[in-house]
Amino acid sequence: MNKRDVLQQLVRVRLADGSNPLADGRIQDVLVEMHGERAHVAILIDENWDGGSPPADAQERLRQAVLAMPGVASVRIVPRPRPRARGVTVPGAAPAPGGGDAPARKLPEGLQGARVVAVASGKGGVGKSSVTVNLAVALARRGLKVAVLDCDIYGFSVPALIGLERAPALDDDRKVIPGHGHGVDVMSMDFFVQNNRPVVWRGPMLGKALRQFLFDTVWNHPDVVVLDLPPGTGDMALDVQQQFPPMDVLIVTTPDPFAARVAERAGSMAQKMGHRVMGVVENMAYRQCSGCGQREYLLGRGGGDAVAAALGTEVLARIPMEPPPPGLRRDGLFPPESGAGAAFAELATRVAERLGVGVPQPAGADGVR
Ligand SMILES: Nc1ncnc2c1ncn2[C@@H]1O[C@H](COP(=O)(O)OP(=O)(O)OP(=O)(O)O)[C@@H](O)[C@H]1O
Repeated sequence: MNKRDVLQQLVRVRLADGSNPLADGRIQDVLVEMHGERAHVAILIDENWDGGSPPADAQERLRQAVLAMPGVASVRIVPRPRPRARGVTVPGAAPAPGGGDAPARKLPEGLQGARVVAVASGKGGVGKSSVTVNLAVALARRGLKVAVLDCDIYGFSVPALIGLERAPALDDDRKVIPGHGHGVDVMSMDFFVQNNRPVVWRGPMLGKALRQFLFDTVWNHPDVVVLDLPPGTGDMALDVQQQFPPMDVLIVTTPDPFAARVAERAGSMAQKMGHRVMGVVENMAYRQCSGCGQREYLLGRGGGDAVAAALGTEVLARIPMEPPPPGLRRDGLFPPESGAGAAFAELATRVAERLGVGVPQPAGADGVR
C-alpha cells in the first residue's frame, strides 16, 4: 500500500455533482504511513473548496472510498491552504511583473509536489541565511526530505553555513547533483562562480541563469524546499521572486525598528508578487545571560511584532543571539541543545504544520477521524 495505490482509488471517486476532486486539484496530496500491515492515510484537501469549506458529504465520500481499500486502518481528511508550489498559477495571485511569465514560474519535475518556503529580509546581516540553513536542518531532523536553494545570487553563503559533507557533482547528462550536508541537499550559485568572482547578472540574464540552475539540477523530490532569497526590495529580489510560483515566505528581522521597517517593505513586496507571508522570524531577539539567565534586549524590542502586525501575520519564532559554539566548528548551525537550536526546532514544527508536511498521526481505535 502506497501513495500511488490511494491516488488510483481516489481518481475513481465521483462527488454528488459528478466531479472528481483529484482531477481538478481540490485534493492536494496524500500521505500514507504504514504501521506493520496497517495503513494510516491522510488526504490533504484545499480548505477553500469552491470558495467555501469542503462539504461534509464530499469528505465522507473520499474517506469511505479509501477506507474500502484492503489494509487501510484509518483515513483523515486535512483541509489546508491552497498549494503554492505546484508549477501552476494560483487563481487570484498577482501576475508576475512584466506580463506574467507563466512558464518561468513552473518548478522542475524533481521539485513538483514539494512545499516551498522562501526566507526573505529587508536588508543584509539580519541572519536570513542563518535562518535558512538552521530551519532546513531542523526540518530534516524531523524526518523530512529537504533541499535548500541558495538564491542570494550576490551574497551566497549557504554552502559555508551548512558545512557540506558531499560536494556537488555532474551526472552523465551533465546535470548537477546537489551538494549535501546535515541531511539537506544544497544548490547554490556558489558552485558556478570561480575564485569568488562577483556575479554580474541582472534581468533576463539572471532569469536564464536561475532557470538553468533550477532545471539542470537532479532534484530528489524533496518534501520541502527552503529558498534563501536576496535581501531587500531591489531588482535582484524582484527578479528572483518572479521566477517562482506563488510560495510561502518567512520574513526575517531583528528587533531593531529600522530593520523592522525595511523587513515590512520586503514582506509587502512578496505579497504584491503573489506570494504569501507565512510569518515573521525575529532573529537576535535577545541574549540570555549564561550566569543569571536574565534576557538582555541588546537590539531593542518589538521589531518582529511590528512587522507581523503590518503584514497581517504572526511571529513564528524569536531566535536568541548566541555566540558561535566553542571549538573548531566552522559552519553556522546552532547545536540542537543550544537556546537558538531549540528555537529553530520549534520554528521547524510550526513551519511544517503550516506547510501541511509531516507524518500523519495514527487515528483512534475506530480507525476514522
Ligand atoms: N541568532 C544569532 N546569534 C548570533 N549570531 C548570529 C545569529 N544569527 C546570525 N548571526 C550571525 O550574523 C551574521 C550575519 O548572518 P547571515 O549571513 O545569516 O545574515 P544575512 O541576513 O543572510 O546577511 P546577508 O544577506 O548579508 O548574507 C553571521 O556572522 C551569522 O553567524
